[in-house]
Amino acid sequence: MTTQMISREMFLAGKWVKRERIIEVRDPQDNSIIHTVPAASAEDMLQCIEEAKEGAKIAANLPMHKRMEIINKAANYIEEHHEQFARTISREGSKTIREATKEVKRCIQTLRISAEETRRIHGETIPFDQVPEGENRIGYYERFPIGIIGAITPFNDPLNLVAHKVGPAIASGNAIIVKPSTVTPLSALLLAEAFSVAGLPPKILSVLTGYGNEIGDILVKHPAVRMISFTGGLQAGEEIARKAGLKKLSLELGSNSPVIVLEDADINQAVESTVSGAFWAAGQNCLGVQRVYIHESIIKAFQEKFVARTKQYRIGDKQSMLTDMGPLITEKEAIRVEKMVDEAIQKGAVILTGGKRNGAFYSPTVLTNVPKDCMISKEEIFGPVVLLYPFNELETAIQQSNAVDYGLQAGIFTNDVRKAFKAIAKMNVGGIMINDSSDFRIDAMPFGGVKKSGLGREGIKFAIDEMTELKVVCFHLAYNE
Ligand SMILES: NC(=O)c1ccc[n+]([C@@H]2O[C@H](COP(=O)([O-])OP(=O)(O)OC[C@H]3O[C@@H](n4cnc5c(N)ncnc54)[C@H](O)[C@@H]3O)[C@@H](O)[C@H]2O)c1
Ligand SMILES: O=C[C@H](O)CS(=O)(=O)O
Repeated sequence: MTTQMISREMFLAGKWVKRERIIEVRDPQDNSIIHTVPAASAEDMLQCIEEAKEGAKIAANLPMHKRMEIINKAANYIEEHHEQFARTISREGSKTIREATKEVKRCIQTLRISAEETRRIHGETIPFDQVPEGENRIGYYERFPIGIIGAITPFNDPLNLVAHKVGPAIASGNAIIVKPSTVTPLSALLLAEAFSVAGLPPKILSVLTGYGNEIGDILVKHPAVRMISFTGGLQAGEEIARKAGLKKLSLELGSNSPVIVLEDADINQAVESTVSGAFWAAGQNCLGVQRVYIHESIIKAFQEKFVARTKQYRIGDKQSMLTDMGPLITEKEAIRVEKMVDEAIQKGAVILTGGKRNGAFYSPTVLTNVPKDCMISKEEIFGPVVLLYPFNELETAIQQSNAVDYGLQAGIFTNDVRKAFKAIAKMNVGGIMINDSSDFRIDAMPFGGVKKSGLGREGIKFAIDEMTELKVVCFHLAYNE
């Protein structure tokens, strides 16, 4: 153990606990050990679920104004400690300090919106006498919490994507057990600290650190856990769907996002947006721009500007404000990306820039002439690689954009409103951005995809809808005429 290494506890039903078995949390930049966290056991998860049964009752009885107050206090805590939160995100994950700082700001927004949406959790009256059988009846439907939510989260946005589950869960009166990414658990523990300081009653929130196929599995299968809110890769998502049984599922999975650039686009705007969208978080971004379809009449100009802008990217120390892109989360992931690029090159792809690996670092890479049967064309890269394709007809670009098993978000650059609406109608995705890349999101909008990009929607209000059930109430009033 290095001297600066501190062992963290995990947050089990409102208590901070240590365990003998630990997991080393490493900085991908130099593989140094930052902290250790407990490797929770099956018994820990089972105990946590038992405590959450009580927590669910406490949460459901927490008045809305109290929930709003606690969520806002947690946001205040993060605001007061934003540098610590940003440094933690940047140390344990791939993000530069600039990218991490933005994630902290988004997390604060996510929680503020969660507090605001709390007051909007209500039902509506039902006009029962719209049919003869409904005469002399009055009533409504209301929303109520489902009980215990299991949340399993990925490595790439280790704070905000946890907040996207914890905020709505507390807003809607549920208990929630978070199993954060094994490799980036520290930010989730800091979020638990924020809620603990904010006065969240014990047993409502737990953050158990450990391995997905161990404690995550128990969370997924346990009958008392009434919803699994999962964000992560397709393989794990499909496995969770198979194992979960009869419970609510929210699956935010992978993508292979396309962007179409039409002949009338503002090329400089399109280049800036797609370069940023391709290389944010070293491409480890579910909304990352992976394929760009450029009209053949402007592809030479676009390509020159795109490559020139990519070459300006400063790769290096995540903690420097000058750095544009950090490492991938592990050297193993960088090697996976390298192999996908190598396969494409062997099949005829051309590298315009990049293609170099140094440990966990992989240079921002631009490919053309990539055959459609390459892994890198069909699957999710989840790395700093982008593919450029020419096209002549918009219809063709739309068909090619849709020709993968994913459909999270897309982008199209054009000033022709009719062509924009044609793309809106025909692109099979959960979100389409006009004159932005696929990598545009505000935390209040509905978020999720079709096909193998997932099931359901997050985006606070939409997560709250999925974390609650409806109850109809009907009074039969036999009026005395
Ligand atoms: N759609 C979205 O909102 C979104 C956002 C971020 C990341 N992602 C996706 O996440 C992936 C990258 O993140 P990752 O590498 O952390 O994903 P991952 O699937 O490897 O792991 C995600 C989480 O699931 C846990 N897990 C893994 N296997 C499990 C199992 N069998 N049972 C229970 N839990 C299990 C892991 O411990 C981790 O906490 C990419 O595919 C990316 O597209 C999607
Ligand atoms: O990686 C996927 C994230 O959900 C995208 S964002 O960081 O929330 O915009």
